[in-house]
Amino acid sequence: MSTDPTPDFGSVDALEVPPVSLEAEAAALDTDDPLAHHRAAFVGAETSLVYFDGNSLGRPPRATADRLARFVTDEWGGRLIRGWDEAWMQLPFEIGDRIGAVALGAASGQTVIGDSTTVLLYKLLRAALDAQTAADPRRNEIVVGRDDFPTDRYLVEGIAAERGARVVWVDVDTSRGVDAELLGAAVNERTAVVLLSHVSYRSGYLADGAGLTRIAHDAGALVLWDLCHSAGSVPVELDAWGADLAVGCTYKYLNGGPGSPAFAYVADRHQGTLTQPVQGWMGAADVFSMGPVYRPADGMRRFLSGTPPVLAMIAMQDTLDLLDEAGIDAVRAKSTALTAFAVRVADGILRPLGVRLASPRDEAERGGHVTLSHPAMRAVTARLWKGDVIPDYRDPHGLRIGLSPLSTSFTETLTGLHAVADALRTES
Ligand SMILES: Cc1ncc(COP(=O)(O)O)c(C=O)c1O
Ligand SMILES: Nc1ccccc1C(=O)C[C@H](N)C(=O)O
Repeated sequence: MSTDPTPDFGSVDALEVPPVSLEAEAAALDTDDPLAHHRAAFVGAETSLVYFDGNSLGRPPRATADRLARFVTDEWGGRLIRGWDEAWMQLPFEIGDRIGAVALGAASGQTVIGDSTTVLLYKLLRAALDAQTAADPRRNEIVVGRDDFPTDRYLVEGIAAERGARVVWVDVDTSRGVDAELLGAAVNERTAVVLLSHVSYRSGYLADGAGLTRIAHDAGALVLWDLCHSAGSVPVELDAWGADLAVGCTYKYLNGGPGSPAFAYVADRHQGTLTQPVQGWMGAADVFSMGPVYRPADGMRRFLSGTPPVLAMIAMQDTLDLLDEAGIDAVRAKSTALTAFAVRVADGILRPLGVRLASPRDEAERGGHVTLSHPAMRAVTARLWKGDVIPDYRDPHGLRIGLSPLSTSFTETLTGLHAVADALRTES
């Protein structure tokens, strides 16, 4: 018996295995993908269009056309004004609880569907700042990332001006997001509230939810999480993190449709003490008593203001059904596999053309999209849209590849990235 541990593979020729093409690899990944069958549940997935923008506006589920039609004929048309008492007054809480359960790690009674993300962020940020400064007037600073989504930054500036508060801007590398070190240096005994993006809209940087919440709490601050690019794409554990407040979009990975209303989360322990500034009748303790003065309702109702946009919250229920079936951990596994494949393909065919990865390379720090940077990306995006390849563009020089786990395939991802390479060759 030979003691040589090196196995004998015979001649060198026998070692030459033909390289697996990216096409074959994408096809194999699709075949092995346990969520692949969900793609057929979305309108348009059967066409050759490549959709890289599910992180701005998700595709419509096929089931939604029926659901909307049934709502118009049976509920709106059939029940008319009776629908409010019978179902619609509770709908913001029922759908909120479903989002909490499938996507946010939130026990029931803490999540509600309300206004736009912007309006809910305003209401909760004001509520948090006011409560903190009332308890301790020295706590009048709001901490926010300088690279956060514009609405977040504009709101913070507006609220600071309105309330005489101070803004503490956290400077962030545009390829990352606010991390533990940056946040630790920004918070102190003057911090009232920290507004944080869980997944950065620009880079896709995935923040450590539990870790950053702890850092804010250790400084005595409250945390408001912007979950727009997280909900339905990466697991969120608001209760386990000990988070205070959160807001997120429903038209991205929850496929609620253009302008579908946002959700708000307020941890149980804050619901009795926080009050928000848009005091409308739908947030009052007894809505139909129409009394002389506003008294906030108990529980999540106090974070509502006006009549809930019922029609606009119907569609998202189809994706909640799909998420229930698939489970958020499987969705995250697919999302990670998609972004990892996109990064590998970009390394292979786009890096030689001068493209730089403007997202974290470590998948543990990456959410559901990948940003690819090159000076020609604005023109490249315009060219791609004309050819039915739909990513989006964000300054500086960033092509965002949004990979919606339930509706995007690996082959679609590869086709789109080949189109990016072709467009870059034409544009540069
Ligand atoms: C991180 C983030 N926050 C807030 C918003 C704004 O939400 P809306 O326009 O629905 O108010 C978006 C997207 O539009 C976003 O990506
Ligand atoms: N609501 C929109 C309306 C029109 C165009 C884009 C959006 C987006 O959602 C952009 C997204 N928030 C982003 O991360 O860039």
